[in-house]
Amino acid sequence: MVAMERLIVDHPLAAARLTTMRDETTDNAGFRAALSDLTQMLIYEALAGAPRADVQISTPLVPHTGSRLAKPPLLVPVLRAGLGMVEQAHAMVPEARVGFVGIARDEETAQPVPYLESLPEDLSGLPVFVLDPMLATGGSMLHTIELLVARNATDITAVCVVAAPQGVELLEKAGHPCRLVVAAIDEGLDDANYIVPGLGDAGDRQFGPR
Ligand SMILES: O=P(O)(O)OC[C@H]1O[C@H](OP(=O)(O)OP(=O)(O)O)[C@H](O)[C@@H]1O
Ligand SMILES: O=c1cc[nH]c(=O)[nH]1
Ligand SMILES: [Mg+2]
Repeated sequence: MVAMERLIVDHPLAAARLTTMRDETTDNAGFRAALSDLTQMLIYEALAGAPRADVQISTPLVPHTGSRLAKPPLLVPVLRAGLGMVEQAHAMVPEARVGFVGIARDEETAQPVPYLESLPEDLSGLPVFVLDPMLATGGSMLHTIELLVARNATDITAVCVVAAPQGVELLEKAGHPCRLVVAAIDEGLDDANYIVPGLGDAGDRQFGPR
């Protein structure tokens, strides 16, 4: 098994926003604000090594060769919880295209139940950033990655806030062309497959219970 590339964004500002998100006294608005701020940091780090293309411009003084992203990623929020990441990610990469996947975990079995898929047909040559704050059992992320691979994606980044070791291992074993950018890898899962210490249900904490 080849180890999946993983980048843990352990910056003091990221840790502070993550703590706000973990805190049970943070209300929905505070949770959304902290998620938005943290998304900015995760996307910034996720694009640190991205290829650049030259752009010829003129400053007010002289001609100048500047740069832009050579391949802006397709952003794919996983509804609902990933919706809280897409606006900030799009602000960071305004030229990005956006696709959508909707998945709700079955509360009893923790199996992913997909209900929406709106993606470009062919993802050949296009980097894809999947946005979902939570990687728990990994079932929802693996389902999303399989949708992308079926459309010829070969460069996938899972951008998450908190991951459980079980979810990381599931992605690793699946062996798809995927890397993980995450603010923290937590201790594990409880009996209901919630991440511990985690932050609860990231969808409910933004939008209220389903
Ligand atoms: O790794 P897994 O075990 O699959 O769990 C992670 C999934 O659970 C959450 O979504 P949820 O199903 O609660 O839907 P929601 O975003 O609508 O609340 C989360 O946003 C992930 O998509
Ligand atoms: O801890 C968890 C696990 C799955 N989904 C969440 O929103 N939180
Ligand atoms: Mg939820």
